[in-house]
Amino acid sequence: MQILTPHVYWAQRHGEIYLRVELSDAKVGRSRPGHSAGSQGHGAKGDNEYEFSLSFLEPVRPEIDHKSTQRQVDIKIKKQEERWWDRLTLQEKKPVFLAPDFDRWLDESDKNESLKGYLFVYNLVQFLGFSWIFVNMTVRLFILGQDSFYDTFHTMADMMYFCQMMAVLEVINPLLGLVKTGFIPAMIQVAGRNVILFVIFGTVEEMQNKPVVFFVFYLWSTIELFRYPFYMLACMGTEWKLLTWLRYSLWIPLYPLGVIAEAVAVIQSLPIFDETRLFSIPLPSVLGHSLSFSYILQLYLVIMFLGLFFNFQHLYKQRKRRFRSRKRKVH
Ligand SMILES: CCCCCCCCCCCCC[C@@H](O)CC(=O)SCCNC(=O)CCNC(=O)[C@H](O)C(C)(C)COP(=O)(O)OP(=O)(O)OC[C@H]1O[C@@H](n2cnc3c(N)ncnc32)[C@H](O)[C@@H]1OP(=O)(O)O
Repeated sequence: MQILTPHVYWAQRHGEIYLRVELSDAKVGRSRPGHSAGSQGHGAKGDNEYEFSLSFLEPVRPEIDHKSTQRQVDIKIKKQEERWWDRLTLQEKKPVFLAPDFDRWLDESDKNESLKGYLFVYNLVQFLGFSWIFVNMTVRLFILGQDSFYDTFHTMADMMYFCQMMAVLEVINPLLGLVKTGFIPAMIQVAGRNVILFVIFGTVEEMQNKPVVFFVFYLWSTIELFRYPFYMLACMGTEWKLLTWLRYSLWIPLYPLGVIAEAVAVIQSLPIFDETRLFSIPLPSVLGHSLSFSYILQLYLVIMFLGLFFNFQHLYKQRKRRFRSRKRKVH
């Protein structure tokens, strides 16, 4: 018996691929993603053996869910990573037997409009907040010179508190599946900044007039001037190449500098915590009086550099993915 290729229709969601194979009363043989799926059934050319094979654009999970009905075979395959694909197959030219399944078709742009509205407003508010901080700090630097270093906290803290409290949504959004960010990188980012802002600067008055506050706030706000507008454009389904490049490149110098500035702040606060005994942990009398919070902060310094390593790798991957998929689109 001749082996024929059936008509296959496809559609996708963020996490899944749907294939509809036009074969009635089919008996489906063994199939694995990326390999041939064979079956016997009644197709365009009558009762026959049918087979097709697809090399997917990105990795998929090994398990395949298929259901054969009187009219067709429905196949569901899970993507390894939940994200929208530009096309189904690795090769750019679409196989002749493959076509979009318009009954199931959804564009990425069909994502819930109200979700896009919420993300747009969130990004806009953050952009305005961080721009306010950045512009104010820059103007004060020009007018007051180095003197502006010493009262950065008193002039900027309220806005920074607001922006960083809002940033907790960046941890919640991936948890709810609203954005394609990993939960752990976002958690490292937001928790790391909030420790510095609320614990080191917020509770230790002696830290508030140190120049290190200027450097920490300046480094934090610089990247956000590009990151949030990039997200705003993404919500509108568009991008500016230069902005994309800046969003995915500026972190390379800024992230290590930011972590170094944060580490300096932690180190400067250690003797203050030793002296004031603020947040010290009471110990049983045999072990001494109390454990200074500075020990916890020394441990935190190590965690910080692990966090830097983790997020640096994450951002590097995001950068590679972004520029790789853009190159593909250009061809
Ligand atoms: C008490 C215990 C505490 C333990 C904590 C451990 C502490 C560790 C310390 C860590 C050190 C932190 C140092 C840090 O504070 C220093 C600095 O920040 S210095 C300044 C430089 N910083 C940066 O450059 C980092 C900026 N931040 C980020 O980039 C993100 O926060 C991060 C999570 C790190 C990475 O972002 P993400 O994973 O989201 O990557 P993408 O931007 O590529 O987004 C992925 C896709 O999701 C879409 N997306 C994401 N967010 C939004 C949004 N708000 N609105 C709309 N769309 C969004 C985005 O468009 C991408 O979609 P697509 O792939 O389709 O393009």
